[in-house]
Amino acid sequence: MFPVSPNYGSGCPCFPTPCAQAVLGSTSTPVPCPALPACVPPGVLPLSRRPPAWGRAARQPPGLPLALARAFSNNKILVELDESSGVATMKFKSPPVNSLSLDFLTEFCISLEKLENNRACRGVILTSAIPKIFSSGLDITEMCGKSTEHYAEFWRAVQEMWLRVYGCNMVMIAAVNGSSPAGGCLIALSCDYRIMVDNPKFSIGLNETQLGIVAPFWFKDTFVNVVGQRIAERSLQLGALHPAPEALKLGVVDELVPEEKLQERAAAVMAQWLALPDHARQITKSMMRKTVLDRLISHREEDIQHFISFTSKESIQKSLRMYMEMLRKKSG
Ligand SMILES: CC/C=C\C/C=C\C/C=C\C=C\CC(=O)SCCNC(=O)CCNC(=O)[C@H](O)C(C)(C)COP(=O)(O)OP(=O)(O)OC[C@H]1O[C@@H](n2cnc3c(N)ncnc32)[C@H](O)[C@@H]1OP(=O)(O)O
Repeated sequence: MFPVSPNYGSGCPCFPTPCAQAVLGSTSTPVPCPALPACVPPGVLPLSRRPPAWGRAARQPPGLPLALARAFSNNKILVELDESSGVATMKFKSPPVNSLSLDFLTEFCISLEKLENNRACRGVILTSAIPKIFSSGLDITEMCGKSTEHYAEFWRAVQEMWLRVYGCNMVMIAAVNGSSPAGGCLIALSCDYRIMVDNPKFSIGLNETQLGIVAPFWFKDTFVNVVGQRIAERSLQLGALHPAPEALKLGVVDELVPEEKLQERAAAVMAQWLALPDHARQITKSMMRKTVLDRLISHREEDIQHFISFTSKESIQKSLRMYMEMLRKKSG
Protein backbone atom coordinates (compact mmCIF):
# COMPACT_ATOMS: atom_id res chain seq x y z
CA MET A 1 0.00 0.00 0.00
CA PHE A 2 1.51 3.35 -1.05
CA PRO A 3 1.29 6.33 1.31
CA VAL A 4 -1.15 9.08 0.41
CA SER A 5 -0.32 12.67 -0.48
CA PRO A 6 0.39 14.90 2.56
CA ASN A 7 -2.46 17.08 1.28
CA TYR A 8 -4.89 14.21 1.53
CA GLY A 9 -7.45 14.36 4.31
CA SER A 10 -11.11 14.21 5.11
CA GLY A 11 -11.56 17.47 3.16
CA CYS A 12 -11.18 15.37 -0.02
CA PRO A 13 -14.41 13.95 -1.42
CA CYS A 14 -12.70 10.58 -1.90
CA PHE A 15 -11.91 10.35 1.86
CA PRO A 16 -11.57 7.82 3.52
CA THR A 17 -10.74 5.74 0.41
CA PRO A 18 -8.00 7.67 -1.42
CA CYS A 19 -8.48 8.02 -5.16
CA ALA A 20 -5.61 7.11 -7.50
CA GLN A 21 -4.21 10.64 -7.60
CA ALA A 22 -4.21 10.96 -3.83
CA VAL A 23 -1.89 7.96 -3.54
CA LEU A 24 1.83 8.58 -3.82
CA GLY A 25 3.58 6.46 -6.40
CA SER A 26 6.96 4.86 -5.84
CA THR A 27 8.62 8.20 -6.77
CA SER A 28 7.01 9.56 -3.59
CA THR A 29 6.43 12.89 -5.34
CA PRO A 30 3.45 14.43 -3.58
CA VAL A 31 0.47 14.37 -5.93
CA PRO A 32 -2.49 16.15 -4.42
CA CYS A 33 -5.93 14.72 -4.76
CA PRO A 34 -7.50 16.36 -7.85
CA ALA A 35 -10.44 17.51 -5.78
CA LEU A 36 -8.18 19.54 -3.52
CA PRO A 37 -8.15 22.80 -5.49
CA ALA A 38 -11.86 22.96 -4.77
CA CYS A 39 -11.20 22.54 -1.06
CA VAL A 40 -10.33 25.93 0.39
CA PRO A 41 -8.51 25.15 3.65
CA PRO A 42 -7.99 21.49 4.47
CA GLY A 43 -10.70 20.26 6.75
CA VAL A 44 -13.11 23.06 5.91
CA LEU A 45 -15.67 22.72 3.17
CA PRO A 46 -15.68 25.55 0.64
CA LEU A 47 -18.86 27.49 0.18
CA SER A 48 -18.95 26.54 -3.49
CA ARG A 49 -19.51 22.87 -2.66
CA ARG A 50 -22.86 23.60 -1.10
CA PRO A 51 -25.35 25.07 -3.52
CA PRO A 52 -27.77 27.49 -1.90
CA ALA A 53 -30.94 25.74 -0.90
CA TRP A 54 -32.84 28.65 0.62
CA GLY A 55 -36.53 28.11 1.13
CA ARG A 56 -36.63 24.38 0.49
CA ALA A 57 -34.53 21.29 0.95
CA ALA A 58 -32.67 20.51 -2.25
CA ARG A 59 -33.22 17.21 -4.03
CA GLN A 60 -31.37 14.06 -3.10
CA PRO A 61 -28.33 13.62 -5.38
CA PRO A 62 -28.93 10.79 -7.85
CA GLY A 63 -27.42 7.43 -7.00
CA LEU A 64 -27.53 7.75 -3.22
CA PRO A 65 -29.74 5.06 -1.68
CA LEU A 66 -32.75 6.64 -0.04
CA ALA A 67 -32.37 4.63 3.16
CA LEU A 68 -28.85 6.02 3.64
CA ALA A 69 -30.17 9.52 3.28
CA ARG A 70 -32.71 9.01 6.04
CA ALA A 71 -30.76 7.23 8.75
CA PHE A 72 -27.39 5.68 9.16
CA SER A 73 -25.51 4.49 12.15
CA ASN A 74 -22.14 2.87 12.28
CA ASN A 75 -21.48 2.27 15.87
CA LYS A 76 -21.08 5.28 18.11
CA ILE A 77 -23.30 7.88 16.46
CA LEU A 78 -26.87 7.56 15.22
CA VAL A 79 -27.62 9.88 12.32
CA GLU A 80 -31.15 10.65 11.20
CA LEU A 81 -32.07 12.99 8.39
CA ASP A 82 -35.54 14.44 7.98
CA GLU A 83 -35.61 15.24 4.30
CA SER A 84 -38.73 17.36 4.51
CA SER A 85 -37.07 19.88 6.85
CA GLY A 86 -33.48 19.33 5.69
CA VAL A 87 -32.45 18.79 9.32
CA ALA A 88 -30.30 15.91 10.54
CA THR A 89 -29.75 14.79 14.12
CA MET A 90 -26.47 13.24 15.17
CA LYS A 91 -27.03 11.36 18.43
CA PHE A 92 -23.94 10.29 20.34
CA LYS A 93 -24.36 6.77 21.68
CA SER A 94 -20.99 5.63 22.94
CA PRO A 95 -21.41 4.29 26.50
CA PRO A 96 -20.62 4.85 29.22
CA VAL A 97 -19.92 8.60 28.75
CA ASN A 98 -19.56 9.44 25.01
CA SER A 99 -15.84 10.05 25.42
CA LEU A 100 -14.16 11.29 22.26
CA SER A 101 -11.95 8.34 21.35
CA LEU A 102 -10.11 8.07 18.05
CA ASP A 103 -12.87 5.77 16.77
CA PHE A 104 -15.59 8.16 17.88
CA LEU A 105 -13.86 11.14 16.27
CA THR A 106 -13.33 9.27 13.00
CA GLU A 107 -16.96 8.21 12.86
CA PHE A 108 -18.05 11.74 13.77
CA CYS A 109 -16.07 13.31 10.89
CA ILE A 110 -17.26 10.74 8.34
CA SER A 111 -20.88 11.15 9.43
CA LEU A 112 -20.71 14.94 9.25
CA GLU A 113 -19.02 14.78 5.87
CA LYS A 114 -21.78 12.50 4.53
CA LEU A 115 -24.34 15.06 5.63
CA GLU A 116 -22.33 17.92 4.13
CA ASN A 117 -22.27 16.10 0.81
CA ASN A 118 -26.00 15.45 0.92
CA ARG A 119 -27.82 18.36 -0.69
CA ALA A 120 -30.96 17.49 1.23
CA CYS A 121 -29.28 18.43 4.51
CA ARG A 122 -29.02 22.08 5.62
CA GLY A 123 -28.77 21.83 9.39
CA VAL A 124 -27.55 19.42 12.06
CA ILE A 125 -28.58 19.02 15.69
CA LEU A 126 -25.94 17.42 17.91
CA THR A 127 -27.25 15.62 20.97
CA SER A 128 -26.72 12.53 23.10
CA ALA A 129 -28.51 9.22 23.46
CA ILE A 130 -26.76 8.58 26.80
CA PRO A 131 -28.80 9.79 29.78
CA LYS A 132 -27.23 12.68 31.74
CA ILE A 133 -24.10 12.93 29.56
CA PHE A 134 -23.64 14.98 26.40
CA SER A 135 -19.95 14.05 26.09
CA SER A 136 -17.22 13.56 28.70
CA GLY A 137 -14.66 15.18 26.39
CA LEU A 138 -11.53 13.67 24.96
CA ASP A 139 -10.98 10.06 25.85
CA ILE A 140 -8.21 10.35 28.41
CA THR A 141 -7.06 6.79 27.76
CA GLU A 142 -6.02 7.93 24.25
CA MET A 143 -3.56 10.33 25.89
CA CYS A 144 -2.08 7.94 28.45
CA GLY A 145 0.83 5.60 27.91
CA LYS A 146 0.59 5.53 24.10
CA SER A 147 3.20 5.97 21.36
CA THR A 148 4.02 9.34 19.79
CA GLU A 149 2.50 8.04 16.52
CA HIS A 150 -0.72 7.36 18.36
CA TYR A 151 -0.73 10.83 19.97
CA ALA A 152 -0.20 12.38 16.52
CA GLU A 153 -3.05 10.40 14.97
CA PHE A 154 -5.35 11.14 17.87
CA TRP A 155 -4.60 14.86 17.92
CA ARG A 156 -5.06 15.16 14.14
CA ALA A 157 -8.51 13.59 14.60
CA VAL A 158 -9.36 16.08 17.37
CA GLN A 159 -8.26 18.97 15.14
CA GLU A 160 -10.25 17.54 12.22
CA MET A 161 -13.40 17.28 14.33
CA TRP A 162 -13.10 20.94 15.37
CA LEU A 163 -12.27 22.19 11.86
CA ARG A 164 -15.30 20.36 10.51
CA VAL A 165 -17.77 21.59 13.13
CA TYR A 166 -16.47 25.16 13.49
CA GLY A 167 -16.04 25.52 9.71
CA CYS A 168 -19.29 23.84 8.78
CA ASN A 169 -21.55 25.64 6.31
CA MET A 170 -24.67 23.99 7.65
CA VAL A 171 -26.48 25.36 10.69
CA MET A 172 -25.16 23.48 13.72
CA ILE A 173 -27.17 23.41 16.94
CA ALA A 174 -26.04 21.71 20.15
CA ALA A 175 -28.89 20.24 22.19
CA VAL A 176 -26.91 19.64 25.37
CA ASN A 177 -28.78 17.03 27.39
CA GLY A 178 -26.18 16.28 30.02
CA SER A 179 -22.75 17.12 31.36
CA SER A 180 -20.31 18.45 28.86
CA PRO A 181 -16.75 18.95 30.13
CA ALA A 182 -13.70 19.96 28.05
CA GLY A 183 -13.85 18.41 24.55
CA GLY A 184 -17.62 17.96 24.97
CA CYS A 185 -17.91 21.66 25.72
CA LEU A 186 -15.74 22.43 22.68
CA ILE A 187 -18.18 20.61 20.40
CA ALA A 188 -21.06 22.66 21.80
CA LEU A 189 -19.09 25.93 21.62
CA SER A 190 -18.29 25.22 17.96
CA CYS A 191 -21.97 25.10 17.02
CA ASP A 192 -24.00 28.16 16.01
CA TYR A 193 -26.39 27.90 18.95
CA ARG A 194 -26.49 25.99 22.24
CA ILE A 195 -29.61 24.86 24.09
CA MET A 196 -29.06 23.08 27.39
CA VAL A 197 -31.35 21.11 29.66
CA ASP A 198 -32.33 23.19 32.68
CA ASN A 199 -30.77 20.98 35.33
CA PRO A 200 -28.11 22.31 37.74
CA LYS A 201 -26.64 18.80 37.97
CA PHE A 202 -25.48 19.11 34.36
CA SER A 203 -22.38 21.25 33.91
CA ILE A 204 -20.36 22.54 31.00
CA GLY A 205 -16.96 24.18 30.66
CA LEU A 206 -13.33 23.82 29.68
CA ASN A 207 -11.93 22.15 32.81
CA GLU A 208 -8.50 21.23 31.40
CA THR A 209 -6.52 22.94 34.17
CA GLN A 210 -8.20 20.63 36.69
CA LEU A 211 -6.47 17.75 34.90
CA GLY A 212 -3.14 19.57 34.96
CA ILE A 213 -3.30 20.20 31.22
CA VAL A 214 -3.79 23.34 29.17
CA ALA A 215 -6.63 24.02 26.75
CA PRO A 216 -5.05 24.45 23.29
CA PHE A 217 -5.18 27.92 21.71
CA TRP A 218 -8.03 27.00 19.37
CA PHE A 219 -10.17 25.74 22.28
CA LYS A 220 -9.46 29.10 23.95
CA ASP A 221 -10.19 31.10 20.77
CA THR A 222 -13.51 29.31 20.32
CA PHE A 223 -14.43 30.02 23.95
CA VAL A 224 -13.44 33.69 23.73
CA ASN A 225 -15.56 34.10 20.59
CA VAL A 226 -18.58 32.84 22.50
CA VAL A 227 -18.26 34.46 25.94
CA GLY A 228 -15.65 37.21 25.56
CA GLN A 229 -12.13 37.63 26.93
CA ARG A 230 -12.81 38.25 30.64
CA ILE A 231 -15.24 35.40 31.25
CA ALA A 232 -13.10 33.02 29.19
CA GLU A 233 -9.93 34.00 31.04
CA ARG A 234 -11.40 33.41 34.49
CA SER A 235 -13.26 30.27 33.52
CA LEU A 236 -10.24 28.75 31.73
CA GLN A 237 -7.75 29.47 34.51
CA LEU A 238 -10.08 27.95 37.09
CA GLY A 239 -10.97 25.03 34.85
CA ALA A 240 -14.56 25.83 35.77
CA LEU A 241 -17.44 23.50 35.07
CA HIS A 242 -20.52 25.71 35.11
CA PRO A 243 -23.86 24.26 36.24
CA ALA A 244 -26.50 24.92 33.57
CA PRO A 245 -28.04 28.09 35.17
CA GLU A 246 -24.58 29.66 35.59
CA ALA A 247 -23.62 28.63 32.04
CA LEU A 248 -26.64 30.56 30.80
CA LYS A 249 -25.71 33.67 32.81
CA LEU A 250 -22.16 33.62 31.44
CA GLY A 251 -23.31 33.06 27.88
CA VAL A 252 -21.69 29.63 27.57
CA VAL A 253 -25.10 28.41 26.42
CA ASP A 254 -27.84 30.45 24.76
CA GLU A 255 -30.90 29.09 26.52
CA LEU A 256 -32.15 26.50 28.99
CA VAL A 257 -35.23 24.35 28.52
CA PRO A 258 -36.87 21.49 30.42
CA GLU A 259 -35.50 18.14 29.25
CA GLU A 260 -38.74 17.07 27.60
CA LYS A 261 -38.81 20.23 25.46
CA LEU A 262 -35.20 20.06 24.27
CA GLN A 263 -35.63 18.40 20.87
CA GLU A 264 -38.75 20.40 20.05
CA ARG A 265 -36.97 23.66 20.92
CA ALA A 266 -33.87 22.70 18.93
CA ALA A 267 -36.07 22.04 15.90
CA ALA A 268 -37.81 25.41 16.33
CA VAL A 269 -34.51 27.31 16.60
CA MET A 270 -33.18 25.43 13.59
CA ALA A 271 -36.26 26.47 11.57
CA GLN A 272 -35.56 30.13 12.46
CA TRP A 273 -31.95 29.86 11.29
CA LEU A 274 -32.90 27.99 8.12
CA ALA A 275 -35.38 30.71 7.21
CA LEU A 276 -32.42 32.88 6.18
CA PRO A 277 -30.92 32.62 2.70
CA ASP A 278 -28.14 30.02 2.97
CA HIS A 279 -25.54 31.96 1.00
CA ALA A 280 -25.86 35.12 3.12
CA ARG A 281 -25.77 33.22 6.39
CA GLN A 282 -22.90 30.99 5.27
CA ILE A 283 -20.71 33.87 4.09
CA THR A 284 -21.40 35.74 7.33
CA LYS A 285 -20.49 32.67 9.39
CA SER A 286 -17.33 32.13 7.42
CA MET A 287 -16.38 35.81 7.84
CA MET A 288 -16.87 35.60 11.62
CA ARG A 289 -14.86 32.37 12.04
CA LYS A 290 -12.17 32.55 9.36
CA THR A 291 -9.40 34.12 11.44
CA VAL A 292 -9.68 31.52 14.17
CA LEU A 293 -9.92 28.62 11.70
CA ASP A 294 -6.95 29.91 9.70
CA ARG A 295 -4.83 30.08 12.83
CA LEU A 296 -5.06 26.35 13.39
CA ILE A 297 -4.92 25.47 9.69
CA SER A 298 -1.63 27.32 9.29
CA HIS A 299 -0.15 25.87 12.48
CA ARG A 300 -1.63 22.39 12.33
CA GLU A 301 1.58 20.35 12.26
CA GLU A 302 3.20 22.56 14.90
CA ASP A 303 0.14 22.08 17.11
CA ILE A 304 0.45 18.29 16.74
CA GLN A 305 4.13 18.40 17.69
CA HIS A 306 3.28 20.62 20.64
CA PHE A 307 0.61 18.16 21.78
CA ILE A 308 3.01 15.23 21.47
CA SER A 309 5.80 16.84 23.46
CA PHE A 310 3.38 18.17 26.09
CA THR A 311 1.50 14.88 26.50
CA SER A 312 4.68 12.79 26.52
CA LYS A 313 6.08 14.61 29.56
CA GLU A 314 6.19 12.34 32.58
CA SER A 315 4.61 15.06 34.76
CA ILE A 316 1.61 15.31 32.39
CA GLN A 317 1.28 11.54 32.17
CA LYS A 318 1.28 11.44 35.96
CA SER A 319 -1.47 14.07 36.19
CA LEU A 320 -3.62 12.22 33.67
CA ARG A 321 -3.13 8.87 35.43
CA MET A 322 -4.08 10.43 38.78
CA TYR A 323 -7.18 12.00 37.24
CA MET A 324 -8.28 8.66 35.74
CA GLU A 325 -7.66 7.00 39.09
CA MET A 326 -9.81 9.62 40.79
CA LEU A 327 -12.62 8.99 38.25
CA ARG A 328 -12.37 5.22 38.76
CA LYS A 329 -12.48 5.55 42.55
CA LYS A 330 -15.50 7.83 42.29
CA SER A 331 -17.35 5.43 39.98
CA GLY A 332 -16.40 2.20 41.73
C1 LIG B 1 0.25 24.66 25.79
C2 LIG B 1 -0.74 23.58 25.43
C3 LIG B 1 -0.23 22.77 24.34
C4 LIG B 1 -0.82 21.75 23.82
C5 LIG B 1 -2.07 21.17 24.30
C6 LIG B 1 -1.80 20.00 25.08
C7 LIG B 1 -2.65 19.34 25.73
C8 LIG B 1 -4.10 19.62 25.79
C9 LIG B 1 -4.69 18.32 25.76
C10 LIG B 1 -5.89 17.93 25.91
C11 LIG B 1 -7.13 18.59 26.01
C12 LIG B 1 -8.11 17.79 26.50
C13 LIG B 1 -9.48 18.16 26.59
C14 LIG B 1 -10.33 17.05 27.20
O1 LIG B 1 -11.41 16.85 26.75
S1 LIG B 1 -9.71 16.14 28.50
C15 LIG B 1 -11.07 15.23 29.13
C16 LIG B 1 -11.74 16.00 30.20
N1 LIG B 1 -12.90 15.28 30.68
C17 LIG B 1 -13.25 15.24 31.95
O2 LIG B 1 -12.62 15.82 32.80
C18 LIG B 1 -14.48 14.45 32.28
C19 LIG B 1 -14.20 13.37 33.23
N2 LIG B 1 -15.41 12.63 33.51
C20 LIG B 1 -16.34 13.03 34.40
O3 LIG B 1 -16.28 14.08 34.98
C21 LIG B 1 -17.48 12.10 34.61
O4 LIG B 1 -17.12 10.84 34.13
C22 LIG B 1 -18.79 12.56 33.93
C23 LIG B 1 -19.37 13.77 34.63
C24 LIG B 1 -18.61 12.82 32.45
C25 LIG B 1 -19.82 11.38 34.07
O5 LIG B 1 -19.95 11.02 35.41
P1 LIG B 1 -20.59 9.63 35.79
O6 LIG B 1 -20.63 9.56 37.28
O7 LIG B 1 -21.86 9.43 35.07
O8 LIG B 1 -19.61 8.54 35.17
P2 LIG B 1 -18.23 8.06 35.78
O9 LIG B 1 -18.52 6.94 36.74
O10 LIG B 1 -17.43 9.18 36.28
O11 LIG B 1 -17.49 7.47 34.47
C26 LIG B 1 -17.86 6.23 33.89
C27 LIG B 1 -16.62 5.59 33.31
O12 LIG B 1 -16.15 6.42 32.24
C28 LIG B 1 -14.77 6.77 32.47
N3 LIG B 1 -14.53 8.12 31.93
C29 LIG B 1 -15.17 9.24 32.24
N4 LIG B 1 -14.73 10.27 31.53
C30 LIG B 1 -13.76 9.80 30.72
C31 LIG B 1 -12.90 10.39 29.75
N5 LIG B 1 -12.98 11.69 29.43
N6 LIG B 1 -12.03 9.59 29.13
C32 LIG B 1 -11.95 8.28 29.40
N7 LIG B 1 -12.73 7.65 30.33
C33 LIG B 1 -13.63 8.42 30.97
C34 LIG B 1 -14.62 6.71 33.98
O13 LIG B 1 -13.28 6.54 34.32
C35 LIG B 1 -15.48 5.50 34.30
O14 LIG B 1 -14.72 4.37 33.96
P3 LIG B 1 -14.79 3.02 34.84
O15 LIG B 1 -16.22 2.58 34.74
O16 LIG B 1 -14.39 3.40 36.23
O17 LIG B 1 -13.81 2.11 34.19
